[in-house]
Amino acid sequence: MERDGEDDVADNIAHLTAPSGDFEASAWSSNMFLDHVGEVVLSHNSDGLSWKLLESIHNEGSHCLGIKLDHKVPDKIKFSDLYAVELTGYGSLHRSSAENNCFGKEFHGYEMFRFKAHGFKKSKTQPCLWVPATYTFGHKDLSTCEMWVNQVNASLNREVGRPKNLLVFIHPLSGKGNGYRNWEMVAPIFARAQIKTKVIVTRRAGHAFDVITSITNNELKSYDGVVTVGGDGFFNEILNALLSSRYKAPYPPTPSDFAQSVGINGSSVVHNPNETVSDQNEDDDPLLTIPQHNGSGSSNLHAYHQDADFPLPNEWFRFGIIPAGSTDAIVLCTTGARDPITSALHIVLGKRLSLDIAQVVRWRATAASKVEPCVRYVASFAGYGFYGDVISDSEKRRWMGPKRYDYSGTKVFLKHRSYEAEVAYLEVESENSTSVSDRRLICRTNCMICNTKPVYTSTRGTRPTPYSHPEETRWLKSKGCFLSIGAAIMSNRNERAPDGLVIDAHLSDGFLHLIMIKDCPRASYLWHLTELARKGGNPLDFEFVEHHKTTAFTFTSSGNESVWNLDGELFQAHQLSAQVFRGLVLTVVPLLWTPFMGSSLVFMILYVWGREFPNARINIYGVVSLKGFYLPWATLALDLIFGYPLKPGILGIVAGHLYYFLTVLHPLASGKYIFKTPLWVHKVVAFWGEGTQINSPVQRDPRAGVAFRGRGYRLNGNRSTNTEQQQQQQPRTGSTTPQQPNAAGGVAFRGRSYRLD
Ligand SMILES: Nc1ncnc2c1ncn2[C@@H]1O[C@H](COP(=O)(O)OP(=O)(O)OP(=O)(O)O)[C@@H](O)[C@H]1O
Repeated sequence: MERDGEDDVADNIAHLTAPSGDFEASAWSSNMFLDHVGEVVLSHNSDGLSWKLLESIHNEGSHCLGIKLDHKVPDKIKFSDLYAVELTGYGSLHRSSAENNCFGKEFHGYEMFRFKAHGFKKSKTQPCLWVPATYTFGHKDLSTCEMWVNQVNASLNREVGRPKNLLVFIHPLSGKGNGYRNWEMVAPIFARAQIKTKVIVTRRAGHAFDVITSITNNELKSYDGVVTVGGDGFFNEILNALLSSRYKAPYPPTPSDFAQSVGINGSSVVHNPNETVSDQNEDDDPLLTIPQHNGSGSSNLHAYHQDADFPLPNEWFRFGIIPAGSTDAIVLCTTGARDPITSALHIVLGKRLSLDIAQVVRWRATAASKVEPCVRYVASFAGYGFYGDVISDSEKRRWMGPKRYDYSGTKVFLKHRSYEAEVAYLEVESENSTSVSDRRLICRTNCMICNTKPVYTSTRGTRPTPYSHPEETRWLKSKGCFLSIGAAIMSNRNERAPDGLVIDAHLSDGFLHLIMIKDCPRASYLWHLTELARKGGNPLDFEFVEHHKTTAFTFTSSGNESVWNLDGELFQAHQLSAQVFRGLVLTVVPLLWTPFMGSSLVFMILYVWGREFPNARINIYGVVSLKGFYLPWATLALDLIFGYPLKPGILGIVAGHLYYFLTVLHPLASGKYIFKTPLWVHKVVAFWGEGTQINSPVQRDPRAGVAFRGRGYRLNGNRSTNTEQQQQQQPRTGSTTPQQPNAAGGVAFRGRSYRLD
């Protein structure tokens, strides 16, 4: 198709057409203009929009000086990935920059009516990170744009599970004090998606708790979910507000001696939210206190629990988190990226996933010898000893921001306190028989374990119940002096622990991981913490670490007491019992990790370099001196010594050898070079004027430092070497010290050129 100006374009896009040829059959389509791409046939399919360049339909692609132009833009988007479509009025649209360059003149744009489709794309470097993507389409006829907007809107309305009305709580002082700023960053996404938001900025700890517990059920039902803009502790406050006031659930099972000691009748006891009011009033939890709400000294707690049988949140109500905290472990374990925009996109697109929630109950007798349970819900982690002491100390240093954890962590580590306690946990037979490979499965999108593992009495989608314990389950006990006791409900990945405490913990399998660290020398504990902070580390692989996968446990302390840390909130308890509810709440979805094989790439480069410069002398850390040929193997040995996984290194060496074989050894032996640069690359390079063409009449500067010069000499059979060149080609790496090559060594391709001759 000839491109000769605006009139031509206007004519092209004036018609609603059905595209010919083998272009995907579609419900309907029309010729439109896509900003920064060109004229396209836009089609409305059953699952989304797709478009194809007019040139590619009629002329098999747009060409410039005989070179096919590659328009590197997506050509479709699913409705499930679109969150809004809107008319944006009359304005200009542009051709692709490649075409502008090709035609040698700058097009000033076409004026027409426009509409925008808002979706997202995954970041190329970090697939968990979602980036907003907007496609602007134009047409000279307003009614055509309106029709498209209406149709796409109708399709978006058919997408199920998208929220329409959300209650948003902002903790303005969370983390580095970015709560409000993060909300301002994402608010336009919610506005564009036409989601109504009621925003409440908290003024104190417990403010959000009060709002949720005092809200009527009817009002709560009008929301599709609650979004918190803050950290894990803030999320925990809201989770507790909703569950502890409205969720009627059985208390955790306990061994008979524990039940006797606290004066309860085993697992038959049911938590009735109405009964916990008095206990919460005397709660000594410094963060989640129930303050005097209305200034008059009388609490509005009487407004709680109007309907303890409030429909369970997991059927329709969801929790969203826009990260703004200090650690944001829950966000990192669910969306996989600590990024407000990614979380907002997950929320508006209605992505969701079930989360296990642990119920933790503190038992204590009142002055009148009446047993009073105090219930808390935990989404990510409950920890005692070291974990509690760190949070307790760091709370006094909130002004330091996230750095407070490093300071308090070091301080608590140096104190090295251990605590006497007895822990009883349920042995789960089915888990003991799980194969080792099954245990190492990491929880991802559509996780096999979370989706399929049977949950004894409960089924997914119905009311979650705690694990129903088969007859043969036993209580196992562990008593002693512990540096820490932790119950991980999810892996708890965060910036300080890249793999989390338990790398293979699942978000919705109905289990928690009990990790008990017995008193041990400081150096051993430091080693455990170092492993925790290291990617690929094995923090649980120590003699003094006990790790059990279970569904319920009890805890009784004796002697000196620490404090519990529940999702970063303090909780004082001498005796407590806990259990997991499988998939109790819905939150935003999912993480999909694509490993970036950085270390394999480094090994591949090292291997190829080692083959090219086999005799170059390398000095590792100034201690070991070896030849370049052995460098990848020496690096692999170092990985082995330092406990890093060997697989990426071996993979890199294999890839490096394949590359070397196909680009050097095989061409030399057979004369065939299958990795030859295709002609079109030469054309493109010539077109953009980059680089030097091998068939160029321009003479190369013989003194210039040109990469891969060695190979040219080799193929010509030229044996001459240039000392200056060799020096330029010596590698410089951080930990290795290059040395002067000797006259015979460090010369690339010398051996091969002899062979050719
Ligand atoms: N306006 C407020 N002023 C002071 N504290 C607040 C306010 N709003 C909420 N809080 C309390 O602050 C506590 C900590 O909040 P949050 O978890 O957001 O921050 P963080 O501790 O910095 O982050 P993380 O939990 O990810 O480490 C919560 O318990 C919450 O109840």
